[in-house]
Amino acid sequence: MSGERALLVVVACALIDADSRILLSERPTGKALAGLWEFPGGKLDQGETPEVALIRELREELGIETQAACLAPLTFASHSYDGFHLLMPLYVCRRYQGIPTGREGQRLKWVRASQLRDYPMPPADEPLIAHLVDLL
Ligand SMILES: Nc1nc2c([nH]c(=O)n2[C@H]2C[C@H](O)[C@@H](COP(=O)(O)OP(=O)(O)OP(=O)(O)O)O2)c(=O)[nH]1
Repeated sequence: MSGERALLVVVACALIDADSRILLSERPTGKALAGLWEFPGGKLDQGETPEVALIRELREELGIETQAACLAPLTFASHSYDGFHLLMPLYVCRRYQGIPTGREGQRLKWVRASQLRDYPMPPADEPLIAHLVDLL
């Protein structure tokens, strides 16, 4: 029964540039969902708030700095995968310092909201696209 699956909270970010494009990050070979394009982010460490976790993940994955006041909640994903149920708040961030680079070797792409469907994404992300199209 899906109700028995563990709930996994992953926090994610639609980073937006001055041209209203969104940053996608490719999941590396060897990981679950490899090759799919996702929003930067990750799991919460023990004791972290979603905002603190997201600021840390953006630093680790992209080498950029931001702060909680620059993270605006947009929507969330709720999706059952084999073995766990993903609950993923999606924040929008337009203000950050630094130039995003794939600090973990991952490929990055700046993509217009209307072109998000051209990039294969994890199934949980599918319903998020319409929210970004509306926003941008
Ligand atoms: N960061 C992120 N994760 C997503 C998205 N969509 C989606 O289904 N996920 C899933 C994939 C993973 O199961 C989980 C993210 O966990 P993660 O990136 O911290 O962990 P991971 O699978 O890379 O594994 P690891 O860090 O434990 O090695 O959330 C998304 O847009 N962004």
